[in-house]
Amino acid sequence: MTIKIVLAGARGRMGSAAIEAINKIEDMEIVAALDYKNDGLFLHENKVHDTEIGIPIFTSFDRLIKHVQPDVLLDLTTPDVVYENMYNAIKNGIRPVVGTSGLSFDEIEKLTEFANEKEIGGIIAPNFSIGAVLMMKFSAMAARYLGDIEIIESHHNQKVDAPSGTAMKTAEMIMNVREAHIQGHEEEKEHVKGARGADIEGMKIHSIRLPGLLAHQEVLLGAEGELLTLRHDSFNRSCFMPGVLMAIRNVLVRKDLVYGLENILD
Ligand SMILES: NC(=O)C1=CN([C@@H]2O[C@H](COP(=O)(O)OP(=O)(O)OC[C@H]3O[C@@H](n4cnc5c(N)ncnc54)[C@H](OP(=O)(O)O)[C@@H]3O)[C@@H](O)[C@H]2O)C=CC1
Ligand SMILES: O=C(O)C1=N[C@H](C(=O)O)C[C@H](O)C1
Repeated sequence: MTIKIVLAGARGRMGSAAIEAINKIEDMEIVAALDYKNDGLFLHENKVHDTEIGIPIFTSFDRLIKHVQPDVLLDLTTPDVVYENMYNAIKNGIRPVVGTSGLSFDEIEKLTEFANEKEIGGIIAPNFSIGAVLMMKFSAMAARYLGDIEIIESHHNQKVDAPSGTAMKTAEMIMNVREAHIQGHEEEKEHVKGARGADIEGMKIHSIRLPGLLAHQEVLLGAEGELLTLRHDSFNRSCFMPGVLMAIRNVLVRKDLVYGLENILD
């Protein structure tokens, strides 16, 4: 059986890498692109054409499902559209595989309930790279013993959201194993707003955006007289592709929605 995939975000950096990776897999096929422009046109080698030489582009979910019956929605778009895309996919029995960052914990909970009610398999993977998932798991493991934590995430300067999805997921995994508490001095004052970063249950998150970077994260765990640093670097987008392909296969055999690639690795 060929796994039929609709790709949202096909013209983007991750979308382009996903097309290249999926095109190499015999039993997977991108049958349509979901976009907000170019209705009636076609995507070929990431350029738009008006003749039928590539992937048809649809600008609405309703139109898309009238023409193609995909098994999976792969969403690599933006924080503004991912919720609606996922909602529509689940409603129409299409399994979502989502790499897009920017969903809130609340939105993730709502989508999880919706998918589970309808028994639709799905995954929200803030990071598809195996190394990044291990970095998050090791951080949560260490946080049970070293509970004062600062996360420093660094990305390319075209990224629209902060903190990154990976940093939010790391914080969520750490929140599950440590008590919320004020870190450092209770009387601490910021003389410049934002100097101490974002605060999640006392944990700090700092977001760096610079040209030349791709995706990097350090988790700093401190205790009296010592510091444990866990670091992961993505140097190119090919590191995300094995996770993308693994997730596409996995959602076909599950009936619930999971948050985090670690749920399907083990
Ligand atoms: N989970 C993971 O491992 C990874 C996740 N990501 C995440 O994936 C997402 C995409 O990243 P990246 O490829 O770098 O970003 P890009 O900006 O390169 O790609 C996003 C694409 O989505 C398009 N888009 C915008 N609105 C819509 C819409 N309504 N329907 C369909 N497409 C739309 C954009 O078009 P236009 O430019 O015309 O607006 C753009 O081409 C981000 O949220 C990022 O954080 C990134 C890397 C790894
Ligand atoms: O925008 C990116 O590039 C990335 N986004 C994801 C995130 O927000 O964590 C994953 C990875 O860090 C690359």
